[in-house]
Amino acid sequence: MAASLLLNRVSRSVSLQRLGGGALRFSSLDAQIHGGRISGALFPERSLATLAKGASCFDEMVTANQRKYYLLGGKGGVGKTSCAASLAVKFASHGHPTIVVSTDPAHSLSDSFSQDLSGGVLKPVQGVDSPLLALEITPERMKEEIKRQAGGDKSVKNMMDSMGLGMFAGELGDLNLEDMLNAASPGIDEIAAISKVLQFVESPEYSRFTRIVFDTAPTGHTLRLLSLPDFYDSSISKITKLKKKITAAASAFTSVFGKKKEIQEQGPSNELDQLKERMEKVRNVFRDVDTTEFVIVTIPTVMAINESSRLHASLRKENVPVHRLIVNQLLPPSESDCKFCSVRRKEQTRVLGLIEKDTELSGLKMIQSPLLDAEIRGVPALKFMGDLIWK
Ligand SMILES: Nc1ncnc2c1ncn2[C@@H]1O[C@H](COP(=O)(O)OP(=O)(O)OP(=O)(O)O)[C@@H](O)[C@H]1O
Repeated sequence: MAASLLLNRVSRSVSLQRLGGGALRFSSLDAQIHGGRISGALFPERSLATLAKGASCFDEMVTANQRKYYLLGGKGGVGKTSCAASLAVKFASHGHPTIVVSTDPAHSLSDSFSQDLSGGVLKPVQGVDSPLLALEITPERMKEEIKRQAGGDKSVKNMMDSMGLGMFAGELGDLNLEDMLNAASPGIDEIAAISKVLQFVESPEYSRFTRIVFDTAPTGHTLRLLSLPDFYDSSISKITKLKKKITAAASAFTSVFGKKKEIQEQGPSNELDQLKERMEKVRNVFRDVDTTEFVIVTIPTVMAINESSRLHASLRKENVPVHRLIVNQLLPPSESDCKFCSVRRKEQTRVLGLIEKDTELSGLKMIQSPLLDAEIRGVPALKFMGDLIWK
């Protein structure tokens, strides 16, 4: 008999059970799944076994106590947030104090957890055993922080003075910090994300969190985020060299004309060197095979697969470790199929074949995640999805 699954909402509690008795029972608290039925057509009994296909080797991900970073990314709308949130819940359920961070300006962590996690600060996720904190990074909050660090001063010149760059600021004296931050907007999300990574790496207050999961923005943004530390690193190096040249020229001028030396030689601990050091730290975190992994999330369509393939090529070029590919929203096989489903399923099977032949993707561990017929919202639903994907 074809078994079916029910997502029932019973007085603010959800229970998922296999009709006719069975092991797959899931009951909990406060999910926002609305009485959706996962039909026999999509989930015949045979297909429950198929859901286990493509194990993620979660054991590898959960065993070490040392801090690990997981970045989940891919094309828009493929299920990055759902996969990232379900992974964070799974880590927390296994006893890891975990932080899940959204670096996507169009945040959906709050929607995914069905809790208010907005505001740009770490907020505890309710309904999880171990500490799980969530953060939706907001550029607005980041701009406020920069302004505060600049001492509330509105002028770019004073800010640059305070960074030891006053000598370059002559032309910028009239520029307003607000204008500059607004002009930098396309990159400010990534800068905000990097500054958070730094806080997690450096600050003792976060040291007990052993898993940090990033729900990243669609591909373009994410690649910019990963390459930004390098970009800064090289820019800072250029500025430092330039500064040294100017200092040397100024001392030569002083020794010839005996004028008061106006530009002081900066020691190795100046702000620029510190900034460079911190950028190196972020860059190293993104590339450290022992601590970091980028998980590509995709769906079984040719367009998504092509983009995933390009994403993997770029990540490889950046030396960012990638081992796993989640193919989300797969229709499980069925015995009784409508025409529409059988056409879609055939196409999905063809696309899975393309992944196996794709030179970029074929070497990755493929995790198949089924299309559910209810939206994945709330901790119980995320636990359910997590148990299908992360095992
Ligand atoms: N396997 C699945 N079965 C059913 N619905 C799913 C599945 N995966 C994701 N969804 C739903 O698809 C929608 C988009 O998912 P999600 O927000 O996780 O994607 P995303 O890639 O993070 O999107 P964006 O790029 O817009 O941030 C959500 O409504 C989510 O509940």
